[in-house]
Amino acid sequence: MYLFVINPCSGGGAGRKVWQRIERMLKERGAEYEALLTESASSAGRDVMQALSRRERWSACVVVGGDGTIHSVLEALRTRGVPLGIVPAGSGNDTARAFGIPLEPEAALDAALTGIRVPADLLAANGGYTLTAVASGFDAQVAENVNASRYKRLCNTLHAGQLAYLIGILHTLITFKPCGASVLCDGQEHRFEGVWLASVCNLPSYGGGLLIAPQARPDDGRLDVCVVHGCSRMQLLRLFPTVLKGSHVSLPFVTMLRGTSAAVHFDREQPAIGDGESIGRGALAVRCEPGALAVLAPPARGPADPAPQEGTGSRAGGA
Ligand SMILES: Nc1ncnc2c1ncn2[C@@H]1O[C@H](COP(=O)(O)OP(=O)(O)OP(=O)(O)O)[C@@H](O)[C@H]1O
Repeated sequence: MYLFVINPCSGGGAGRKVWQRIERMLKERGAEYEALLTESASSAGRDVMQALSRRERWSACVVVGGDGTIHSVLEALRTRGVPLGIVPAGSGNDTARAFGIPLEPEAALDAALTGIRVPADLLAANGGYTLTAVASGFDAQVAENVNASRYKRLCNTLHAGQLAYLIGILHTLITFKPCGASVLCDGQEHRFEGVWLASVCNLPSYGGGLLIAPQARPDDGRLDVCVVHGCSRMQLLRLFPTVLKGSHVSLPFVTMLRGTSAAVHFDREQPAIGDGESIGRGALAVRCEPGALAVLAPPARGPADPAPQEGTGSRAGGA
């Protein structure tokens, strides 16, 4: 039996349309399933936990939605030991990318029904779980600004959701004030000045393919921290295109760290997001929980790139 969790609003309404196609296919295949159309992240977590408790054995919980929808069910899946299937229907879909799950719904459904179970680490932070990355500083402020804006609603009405984020980036670039921050990685303290963002990553990308931590692997028992510090607004603007390829890691104002736990403390309180969803403000303590989740992925996943060296990363030690 499969539990499908559908966020009809994900991807600006794509979730509903994708589910209509998926449901037709499930009926054609005679698959046994229950469907849960969820209305909000908070109620979804509770409803999924209740649904999973009603039966001893579930083949999988398949999310039809984006990274935020996946975020809403992580705690329930971890607690019940149920594997995660993904039919991507969000705007970013970075979780699907990281596990080689096709973005096309029919192929993604195949992966969920016939794929292999691969172990995945989870990031425990602020009393909840995150799969892609916990970000604080500039990135989180962009998300907060966009969500609170009038232009988001306008752009969504015009089916131009990405434009809202572009406006949000420019708006935040003008208004954001970087400040000093301390990052404690596996007990070692690193001090930085003029910090724009500190992202603690489990998967290589967020924001729809931005390779913020290109070396991150979901099953290595490690988290990768990217700190951008000590650069001007113009330098930050020029950094964006390099993140598409992950080549920003060699810039002098980018420091990568790697370990099993990370605590981030900005001198001035900053917002934080996990899987693109707000997880509060203030100091962050993140711990990698190895193999806490199983994800159903296509059998032909490409070989993982060689893992980088253990311990702290490329350059550490401050601005
Ligand atoms: N299970 C859920 N059911 C309904 N709404 C949810 C659920 N989980 C999260 N949400 C809300 O729906 C919004 C959109 O969901 P989601 O993040 O999955 O899609 P997206 O933002 O289009 O894609 P992505 O996160 O991949 O960029 C979230 O930001 C959150 O506010």
